[in-house]
Formats: sequence, C-alpha cells, structure tokens
Amino acid sequence: MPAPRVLISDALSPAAVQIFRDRGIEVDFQPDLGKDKEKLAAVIGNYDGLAIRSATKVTAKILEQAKSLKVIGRAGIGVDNVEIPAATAKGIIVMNTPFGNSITTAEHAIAMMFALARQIPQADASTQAGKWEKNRFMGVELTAKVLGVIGCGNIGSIVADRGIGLRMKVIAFDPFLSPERAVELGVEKVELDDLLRRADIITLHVPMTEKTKNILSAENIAKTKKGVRIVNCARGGLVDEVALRAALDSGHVAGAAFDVFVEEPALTNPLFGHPNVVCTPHLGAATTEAQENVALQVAEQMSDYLLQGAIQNAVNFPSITAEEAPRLKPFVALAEKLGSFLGQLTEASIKGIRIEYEGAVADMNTRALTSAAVTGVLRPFLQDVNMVSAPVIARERGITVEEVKRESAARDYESFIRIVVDAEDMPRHAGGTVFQDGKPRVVEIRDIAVDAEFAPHMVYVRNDDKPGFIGRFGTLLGEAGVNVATFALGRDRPGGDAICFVSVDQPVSEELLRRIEEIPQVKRARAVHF
Ligand SMILES: NC(=O)C1=CN([C@@H]2O[C@H](COP(=O)(O)OP(=O)(O)OC[C@H]3O[C@@H](n4cnc5c(N)ncnc54)[C@H](O)[C@@H]3O)[C@@H](O)[C@H]2O)C=CC1
Ligand SMILES: O=C(O)C(=O)COP(=O)(O)O
Repeated sequence: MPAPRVLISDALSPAAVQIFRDRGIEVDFQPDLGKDKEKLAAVIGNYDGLAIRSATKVTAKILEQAKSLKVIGRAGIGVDNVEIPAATAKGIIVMNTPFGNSITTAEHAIAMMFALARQIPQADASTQAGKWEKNRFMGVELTAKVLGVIGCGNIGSIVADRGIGLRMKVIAFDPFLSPERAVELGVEKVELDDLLRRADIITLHVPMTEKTKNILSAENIAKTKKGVRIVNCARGGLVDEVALRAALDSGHVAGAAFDVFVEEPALTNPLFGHPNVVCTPHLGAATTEAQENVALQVAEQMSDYLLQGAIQNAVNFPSITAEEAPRLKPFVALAEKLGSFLGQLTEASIKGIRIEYEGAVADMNTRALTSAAVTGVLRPFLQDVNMVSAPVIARERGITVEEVKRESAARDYESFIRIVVDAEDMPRHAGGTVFQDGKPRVVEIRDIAVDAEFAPHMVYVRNDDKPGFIGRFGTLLGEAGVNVATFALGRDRPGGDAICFVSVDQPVSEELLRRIEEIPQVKRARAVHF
C-alpha cells in the first residue's frame, strides 16, 4: 500500500509535519494554500488527509474534487469552516482537537476584558505617541462586577473560573449546562434575557450554529445594561456588528473587544475606528503552547485514522480507540460482508435494516459495526458509500436502522451478528461470526445453519433438499471451466429447504446461472462478490 498523503493548507506548527513524517505519512506543508480556493481545488484530489486551521474553507465545491480524501483534521476547535454534511456524504471523517487551545483562548478573553476595562491598547498608543494623557483613561474595576458567559463549555467554563478568581460574580447562559455542573463551577445558571439585563461584561463562548448566529442581535443588544462591555473571542456573526457599532456610538455599550469577525481576514469592519473598540486578528488560539498542542494532536489523530482506522474526536463519526481498532476490524469486515451479501440479494426497495448483536460483540462499538453493516447493504446500490456516509444516506432514503443487543450468547458462538434487511418483497437475513483465525464467516442464512468463508466470487443457491442436485450443479460448473474452491451446504430439515454457498475461482456468467436455475431442485441461483 503506498504511504498516505496529507496536505497541510494552513499555518500549523511544524511539529505536525514531523509527526506525519515519523509515522510514515507523506506530507506537503503549504500554509498559504488555504487562502487560494482555486489552487486548493486543483490539488486536493492528490491527498488522503487535509490538516487545517480556520483560514481554509472546506466547501462542498472543494470536496467535489477531493477524490481520495478520507480525513479532514482541524488543528483547533471550531469546524464551521468545513461543510460537514458534504464531507459526511462523501464519507470523509472530520475531526478537531477540542481541548488543545481552550486555556489559551480563555486567557485571551480575559486579556480582552482587562484591555476594555483599562483601555490598555488606547493608553499604550497614546503614551508611546508622547502624550501622557493620565486623565483621559479612567477605567473600571472588575472585582464584584457581573460577568455574563454565553456558552459555558470548555472555554466558557475556564473563563468563568478565571472570572471567579478575579472576584467577579459569574452568571452563565447555556441550555446544556446542568445545574450540578453550574454548582461545581460556582456560576449562576440563568436565562439569556436575565444575563443580558444583569451583566456588566458579556463574553461569548458558543460555537457558530444556526441557533447561535446573531445571538447578540440588535434586539438583544438593546436588552443589555447601559455601560455593558462585550467580548467576542468565539466567532464572527454571533454579534450583529452593525447594531453593536450603533450601540457603541450611542454610548449604550461602553466597549467591545473582538477577536473574530463576520468576514475574515477583516480588512474593514463596522467596529473599526471606534475609540472604545479593541480588536485582534483571530489570535484567540495563538500561543506557542496551544499551537504545539493542536498540531501534535491533529497529526496523531489523523495518522491513527489513516494508518490504523482509529477515530478520535470526529464530529461526524463515533470514536474507535487505537486499542479497539484491531479487535473491531474483523467484526467490521463481518458486518459489512453480511450486509453486502443481503444487499446483493435484494432487488426490491429497502425499508429497514436491523442488526442484532449477540454475546461479546454486543459489548463492542456497535455504532461503528452498524455503520459497516449499513455500508455493506447499500454498496451494491451505491458504489460511493462508506461507514461515515452510510447512516446519513440510509436516513435520507427513509431506511430505518435498528440495533438490537443481547449480551448473553444465545448460540454456540462467543459473538454473533445477524442482519435483517427488510425490503418491499420480503425480509432477508443472515448471521455470522469471527473465528479464532480472525476470519469472518457466514454461519446462518434464512435460519439455516451453514459454515462458509467469504470469497471474491461466490454462488448462492436455494434449492429443495432432494437427491441429484449436487452432482448436476458440480457438473455444470465443471463444464463451464469454473473451479470450486469451497462448498458449504445446509438445510432446515431432511427433504425441506436447502441452501448452497460455494466459492469459485472465477466469475460465474449469467448464462451459467440460468443453466443452474434449470436444475429441477433449484429455486434461485445468484452470483455474489466480496
Ligand atoms: N478565537 C479563537 O481563536 C477561538 C475560538 N473558538 C471558538 O470558541 C467556541 C467554543 O469553544 P469550546 O468552549 O471549546 O466549545 P464547547 O463545545 O466546549 O462549548 C460550547 C458551549 O456552547 C453551548 N451552546 C451551544 N449552543 C448554545 C446556545 N444556542 N446558547 C447557549 N449556549 C450554547 C454548549 O452547550 C457548550 O457548552 C468554538 O466553537 C470556536 O468557535 C475556539 C478556539 C479558539
Ligand atoms: O480553534 C478555533 O476554533 C479557532 O478559532 C482557532 O482558530 P485558528 O486555528 O487560530 O485559525
């Protein structure tokens, strides 16, 4: 297998380059490429992995060209510069580094709060201009002031903790903050209107989503306390910049410190030029420590995925640890192959897929296995589907996916997976296991016990359990020059329904299948491939 190739299209710490190289991954470090959409689109097709920060915009259009891309790694937190649904639909994992820069970003918010309270940037400019305006820069004390934190997740809670350390009264609006966590943090959980009304300083720490966009709208800014100061180190667009400028001009808002802007790079902006505004160019995560953390972490995570299939911090797929990846691998293969077997037999439209896990496998990462099973079922219909995109594609097509787990093994196998594909014509099901040799096997088809390994070319036959079939079947294959590798038989009872699952060394033609179906005992013969 050729070494995977990764493109770094933003200014990541060189530590990332070293990790990729040490792990045997080819890496192209082109930190300015992310700013050039056309150039990025022209080369993205050559890479298995893309490592970015916030400058590279990974749009659906770019992704259309990303023929080999398997993983996008965001060295940082916000993934709003990646069109995640488009990446998911293409089966591309999107991962971030959720903690590596949170302390640094929280510290920036606190620095911005002090900069506002004491007008440090303005005072600095004035002093260095030789003005010595001692009476111009009257500040406010932070002790005992109310700090309103919007979004009390990783960064918001560090900001809250630092605020408490400064003897501020911290109130937080976050619908997902539990009352217990609020008590643990020492913050008062409040509704948004309450926060707007009470806070002396408001600091934003929510991700950019449809719900949070414009959370500080003109209407909400109007609800704030006169003299409020606003800090935004989260995302541009959380605050209506034009409305905020108007509120600054009117004197309702006493100051604003912004690190992030609706349009970045922000070369012009409604807030620029106001005497009580402090701006930094998206520096929230810009410390040596944070950049080292996120670069190392993203490179390790991307390498683990590209080389071992381990998934950590993906925003569009459940995690698979490096320890569980090798244990899961044969079961992923089993689930996908069983699903593929049933998908290949199904011609009518599919209504639902049920995956039953029995025994030890019920304790494994069944979300990943279910995704593999759904991939297998869908792949005969859609070539371009993988474990990442399959659940979304199934949902879009109205196919229900159900998981059933029974931890006690009901059969002779330590682990057993059974898949039921419910189609318009009838349900089809098959079950399998993984033996000690790590090879997946089919051990049940239509409730009939068999024992067959999967092979590239196979013939599946349903027949009546009557003498004479096997001889004729073997003769037909032999006459067509098709060599039989393995032969598995099963029946529900003597003289009842029987199945035959045979692996052959070469593909079986439609003509040969038709002749097999002419054998009197045969009900159906199908060629299947794995
Ligand atoms: N300026 C910079 O350089 C940086 C900016 N950021 C930004 O900070 C954001 C927050 O980062 P983390 O704290 O690590 O994320 P997080 O996911 O740990 O916390 C976000 C919090 O927002 C809350 N939330 C979500 N929707 C909400 C809503 N509608 N109203 C109120 N609260 C809501 C969530 O419950 C969660 O607790 C990131 O999404 C990113 O955009 C992050 C790092 C650096
Ligand atoms: O991690 C985040 O969400 C950030 O906003 C940091 O952005 P950056 O990597 O500095 O472009």
